[in-house]
Amino acid sequence: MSKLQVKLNNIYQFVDASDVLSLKNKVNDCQKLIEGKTGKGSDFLGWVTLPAEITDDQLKSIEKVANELRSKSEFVVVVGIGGSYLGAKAVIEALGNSFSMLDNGGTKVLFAGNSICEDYHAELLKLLDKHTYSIVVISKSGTTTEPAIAFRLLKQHLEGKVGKTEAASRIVAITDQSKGALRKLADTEGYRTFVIPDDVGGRYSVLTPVGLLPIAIAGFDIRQLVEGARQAMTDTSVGVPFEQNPACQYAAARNVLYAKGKKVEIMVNYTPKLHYITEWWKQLYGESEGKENKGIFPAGVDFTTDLHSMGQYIQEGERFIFETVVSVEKPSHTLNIPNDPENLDQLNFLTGKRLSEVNHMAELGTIVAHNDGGVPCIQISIPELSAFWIGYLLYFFERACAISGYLLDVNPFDQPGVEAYKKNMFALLGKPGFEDEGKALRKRLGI
Ligand SMILES: O=P(O)(O)OC[C@H]1O[C@H](O)[C@H](O)[C@@H](O)[C@@H]1O
Repeated sequence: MSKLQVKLNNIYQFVDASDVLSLKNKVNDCQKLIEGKTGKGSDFLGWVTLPAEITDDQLKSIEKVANELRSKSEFVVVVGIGGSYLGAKAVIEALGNSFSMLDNGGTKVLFAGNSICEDYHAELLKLLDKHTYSIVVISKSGTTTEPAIAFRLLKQHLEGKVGKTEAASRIVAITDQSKGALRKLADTEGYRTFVIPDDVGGRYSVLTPVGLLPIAIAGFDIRQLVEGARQAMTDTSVGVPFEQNPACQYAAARNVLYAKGKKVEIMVNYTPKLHYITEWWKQLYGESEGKENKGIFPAGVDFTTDLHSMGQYIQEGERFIFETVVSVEKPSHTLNIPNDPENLDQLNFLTGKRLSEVNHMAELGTIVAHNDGGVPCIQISIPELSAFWIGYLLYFFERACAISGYLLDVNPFDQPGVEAYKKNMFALLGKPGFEDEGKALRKRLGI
């Protein structure tokens, strides 16, 4: 039967199966906190039942706007950062053709406002000079600096190009129901809007319009994505026993490893298509767990690419790491290695084999090598890279993250630490009201 599997046998050289099992009651308590909405940050548990609550009408209205923007735009620029960017980027990269940017057909989704890089944004505007485009601007708070700056640039550019009225019909805002500067702006300018529910935090928002609209614009099946998440919701719910519950297994295993001094979790993939799933996961786990001087540090590598760069460290460096290998059982294409009569590279023993077989043996060989080098490996597999299984995977990670956060006894739904850099940046830039801080900072920095 097709399912997401969590395999723990390659951590048992380092921890006992009984250590993982001993967390069963605690994990079940965390599950009750999640479903009963009685734990820390319980105002932000809207994502738990979100997949089941999305209505056909909501999906239809997302699809309608997506189709309309597609019909009149060569590009749609999605403006957002963090949770207002990574989910859509992750799904689009996972499901898309690796070279879709180079073909001529269909609307391409571009991203902006996920950095303050002057060159990136200047180059983007230059590209957009020559093409038709629309904008989806996403910010839950409606006040985040990076997307706000990018949106200023893009709004002016689009208005200059097509006029204010047409620009307003090509801009869609996704933000809070009533709060924030973006909500105000959208109401003033008459943009179409979608709402991010109050009880869904940014990093848990991929299955709201935040993720669904850009994913639909990119041409993927959001109904299948939601369907997969629904299945994951059922399979990870409080009623599913610990032993059969993949989210409970994963959460328990990583916390047992953490308690044994494995403080860094490296997410490993064997397809570059999953690179941004790792980036999305890094935000989800990093912001949810990294607080009160606690939390596993989430890192990521793409194999076999990074076996030729980070492989050395993982094999023989500091022993404070464990890996979580995410694999896809069935590739979407078939490609066999050709015979070469010269055989100069001496690889004719691979003739006729599929690339996926070589990749799989690289994966199995690496797990054993890393185990031998002192690195435990959790293994997670999904049957294929499809909208259904990506939806499943996303919900699975969200659920396991909430359980993990509660196991650590932190609030998995806030991110107070993110404010520190923002305050300093504003003070250095001379924001009114920050004069004293600015002075002190300039002195400290010697500028
Ligand atoms: O959606 P926004 O309110 O613009 O927030 C975008 C991101 O930036 C913040 O600083 C938070 O750390 C993230 O959790 C959030 O996803």
